[in-house]
Amino acid sequence: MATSHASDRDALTKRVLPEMTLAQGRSPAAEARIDSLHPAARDSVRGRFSIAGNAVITGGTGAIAMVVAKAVLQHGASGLMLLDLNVEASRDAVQALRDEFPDVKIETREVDVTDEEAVTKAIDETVKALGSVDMLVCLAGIVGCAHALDMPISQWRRVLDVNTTGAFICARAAARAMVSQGNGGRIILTASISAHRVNFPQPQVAYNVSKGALLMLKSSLAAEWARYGITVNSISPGYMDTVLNEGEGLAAARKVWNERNPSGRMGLPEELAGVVVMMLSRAGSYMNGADVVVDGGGHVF
Ligand SMILES: NC(=O)c1ccc[n+]([C@@H]2O[C@H](COP(=O)([O-])OP(=O)(O)OC[C@H]3O[C@@H](n4cnc5c(N)ncnc54)[C@H](O)[C@@H]3O)[C@@H](O)[C@H]2O)c1
Ligand SMILES: OC[C@@H](O)C(O)[C@H](O)CO
Repeated sequence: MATSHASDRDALTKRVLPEMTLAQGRSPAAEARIDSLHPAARDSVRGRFSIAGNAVITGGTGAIAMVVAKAVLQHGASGLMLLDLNVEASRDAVQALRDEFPDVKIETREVDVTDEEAVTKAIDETVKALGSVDMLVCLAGIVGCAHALDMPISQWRRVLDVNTTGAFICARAAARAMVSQGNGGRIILTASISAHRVNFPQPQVAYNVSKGALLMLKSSLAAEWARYGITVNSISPGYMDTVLNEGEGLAAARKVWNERNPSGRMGLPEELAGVVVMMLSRAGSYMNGADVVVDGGGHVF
């Protein structure tokens, strides 16, 4: 039995941790030291956190997305497609990314994530332009604060449509491409600390529900798609200092949020990007159906 476990483990190691390109510039002695490590540790030293393949980011020209995009490129993605309702507003920021990563193909498309036909077309175009879709980060989202007693039902519907149904439409379109490519894939949904508890003082029932539903969407898709080598995880950011939190009536709320957070401040998109990289890299190969809260400890009060 021990032998069979060992050979199973060897086979798994070969499948999950294939050889990686060696980092440049290490001495033969240093390489030999690394060679003597356990395979997992060896791999970690040689770039367990590196990313391979092409990534699609929805809400791709938003505040968090632009920072995540840069981190994904820094860690090795070979191509990037940014999908957003409004690409024009971030033209300069996208150009700055192209200037910084001239050898990487960076494309944008104006797409409403609630429009299934448009999303499917954008995923097809990504495969044509970049060669494959290997990773998807769903960041498209809207807030909309309103008291439940007064909120127009159209507002409720739009928030759920963009945040929840939009994420499902994008995840499914990307997963269909990943399944037909046969190389697995990585999908990240963006929930929120608002998926875990009712934030205060702003009334935002639709947002809270839309993000809470994403946690179960993440778990359900993780269960269904693991057999294809696709992982589905989510991140739950706390309050990040982005335009999303600058809406009408939120100035006073920001003071309350900081007072209730042990860290006493909002987060920066850069403080989220590392978790995204980990989930997309080979370091995250056995992470599936998980949610990671990044909120400075805000959820503990
Ligand atoms: N900023 C925060 O504090 C915070 C906290 C928790 C979760 N989040 C989530 O993170 C994500 C990104 O937030 P952000 O702070 O970068 O906000 P942002 O407003 O800067 O980015 C959101 C992007 O989504 C795009 N978008 C909106 N509706 C769309 C649609 N129908 N189709 C395609 N694109 C659409 C917007 O144009 C925008 O570029 C959102 O899902 C948000 O709910 C943010
Ligand atoms: O939980 C924080 C965010 O989801 C969001 O930015 C906030 O709740 C918007 O009001």
